[in-house]
Formats: sequence, structure tokens, C-alpha cells
Amino acid sequence: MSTIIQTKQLTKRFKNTEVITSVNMRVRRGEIYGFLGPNGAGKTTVMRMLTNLVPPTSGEIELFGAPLTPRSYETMKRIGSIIEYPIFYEHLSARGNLELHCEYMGFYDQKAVREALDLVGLYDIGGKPVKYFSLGMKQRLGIARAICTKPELLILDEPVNGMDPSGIRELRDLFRMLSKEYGMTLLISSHILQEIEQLTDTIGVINHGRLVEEVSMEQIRERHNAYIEIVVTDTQQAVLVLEDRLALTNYKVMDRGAIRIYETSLAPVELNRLLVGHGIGVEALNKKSRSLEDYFLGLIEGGRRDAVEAH
Ligand SMILES: Nc1ncnc2c1ncn2[C@@H]1O[C@H](COP(=O)(O)OP(=O)(O)OP(=O)(O)O)[C@@H](O)[C@H]1O
Repeated sequence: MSTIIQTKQLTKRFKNTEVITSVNMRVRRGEIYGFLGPNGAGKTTVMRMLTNLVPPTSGEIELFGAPLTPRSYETMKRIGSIIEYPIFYEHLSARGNLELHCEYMGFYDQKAVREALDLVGLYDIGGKPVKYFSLGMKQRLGIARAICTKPELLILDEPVNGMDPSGIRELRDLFRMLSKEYGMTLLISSHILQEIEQLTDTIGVINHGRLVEEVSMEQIRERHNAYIEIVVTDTQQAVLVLEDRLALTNYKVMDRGAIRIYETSLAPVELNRLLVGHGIGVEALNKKSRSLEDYFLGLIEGGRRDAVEAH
């Protein structure tokens, strides 16, 4: 798959404070990339650099395979974005705002404004001045503005901020549709895992200006399979029984007599009976599942212990 965004050692300092440190991120064509991190982690600053709103202090950005420079005007036309809160001409209607934007971007397609308003569910009130719009409606109008020029890449900074749960669901469906049917690549930031977990193909976790993890959701789900943990009196003997009698290979011997079995379809009662039947004492038997939330909190709280342990 080709690469749409690639940063190399991307670093940003404001005066003497380094807020982004050596970020190497990669977003592939057609994927939805979730950019996750707590408030102040540096998501907006990275997105501002990607859209040429602020220059990097050092490092490189490649968009669509070419280096980004302050003069990359044509590249910018291939990107739709909302960075922080979208700002509009309040006295103009939603439609008026989008028409102005298309004109400014040199994009002439009569249908585009209508289609964009329709996609975000604002078509019926497209004639109303924006000053009467709620925060959620403005957020949707921001998305309409970002997509009306049919960009290949959408960069959205906390797009579901301030929206109610049904609005969030609608936007999720819209993002999926843009990715599948229009083939757009999406980079979406959030500080709430649940908001983007079901949507993204890849997650990049940023904390204190550093990218601490970049991983596909598929890998994450594999790693975070539920498991059964047993604590036994004789691990060697127990392993023999698991392999010979149950043909198990996906287990891991931990310390202090514990074994994790990543095969949760086993019935705990049967497992216990089998081990005891072979003269192995079972001191504990628990079914566990570590939530994604725990995993990301672990990353954000500074340690990579969980990630290492899960491998
Ligand atoms: N223009 C600026 N001058 C000085 N410091 C800045 C500037 N812009 C951002 N920062 C600092 O950079 C750090 C990262 O901020 P940024 O807005 O990128 O984080 P964020 O992850 O987007 O957070 P949020 O979710 O709160 O928007 C913060 O400590 C912020 O105070």
C-alpha cells in the first residue's frame, strides 16, 4: 500500500520548549488513522505542521510521496482539514460559506456544495445563517467544507468534539463511507479511545510530543485476546498435559507457577479436572481479558510494560 503521510524525526519547538520530538509516523493510502493522545500531547501541533500552518523546527514531512515545503500549494489542494474549531462567516448561510470556500480553492463544481451538505445532514438548513448553528452543526459544516473539494486526504482534529452520541455515530458512518466509497485517506485525532476504536485501521499514540506506539488495530486485537490464567504446583508437568492432551500451543509460561492459555473456548471446569487428574495441584484459575483502554492508559502513563508483556 502506498504511503500518503510520512514524517521523519519531525520536531517542533516553541521558543525553548520542545513540544514535538522526533515523530516518525506513517499513514497509508485509503486507511483511517486514529491519532490518539491526551490533551496537550501534541496532536494539533503535528496536524498544523502537516497542513503547512506552522513550519517544523526540524525533521521532514512527505505528503503523497513528495517533501512538503512552504510552497506546496498544489499539495494543499489535495487535502481537506479541520484544525481546532472551524471558523465561518457567521452572517452567511452554510451554503454561502461552502461556495466561498470552493471559489477560494479554485474548485468549480456546482454539485459539490449540495452533495457535501447532504452527506453531513445539513442540506435542509443549508440556507440558514451560520450564527444560528449549534456547536455540533458547526462541526458538521466544518466536515462538509473539508470534503466539498473531494480531497484525497482528510485531516480532522477532534471532529466529534461536542457532539452527542447519535451525532458521533452518524459521523463515524460518514467517515467509513468516505474511506470506502470515495477512497479517501483519513487522519482523525481524539483524546478518547472509544470514539475512534471501532473506526480506525491504525492507531498512533502520542504522549508528551512523542509517538509512543503506531500499530494496526488488527495487531492490537490479536495481542489483547482474552486468556485463561492458571497457577499450578508443577508448570512443567502442566505444560505436558496441555500439549499432549489438549494439543495446545498458544500458551505462555509466566513466573511463579502461572500459565496463560490464549484459548478461551476451554471450559475452566474441564481444564481443572484434567490437571487434577494428572496429579497437578491447581491453586488458581481465572479467565481474564485486558481491555484496550487499559493498554492505552498504560502507554500514556509512561510505561511500555504492557506492550512488552503482551508480545
Ligand atoms: N503557539 C504555541 N506556542 C507555545 N506553545 C504551544 C503553542 N501551540 C501549542 N503549544 C503547546 O504545545 C503542546 C501541545 O499542544 P497541542 O495543542 O498540539 O496538543 P493536543 O494534543 O492537540 O491537545 P488538545 O487535545 O488539548 O488540543 C502544549 O503543551 C501546548 O501548550
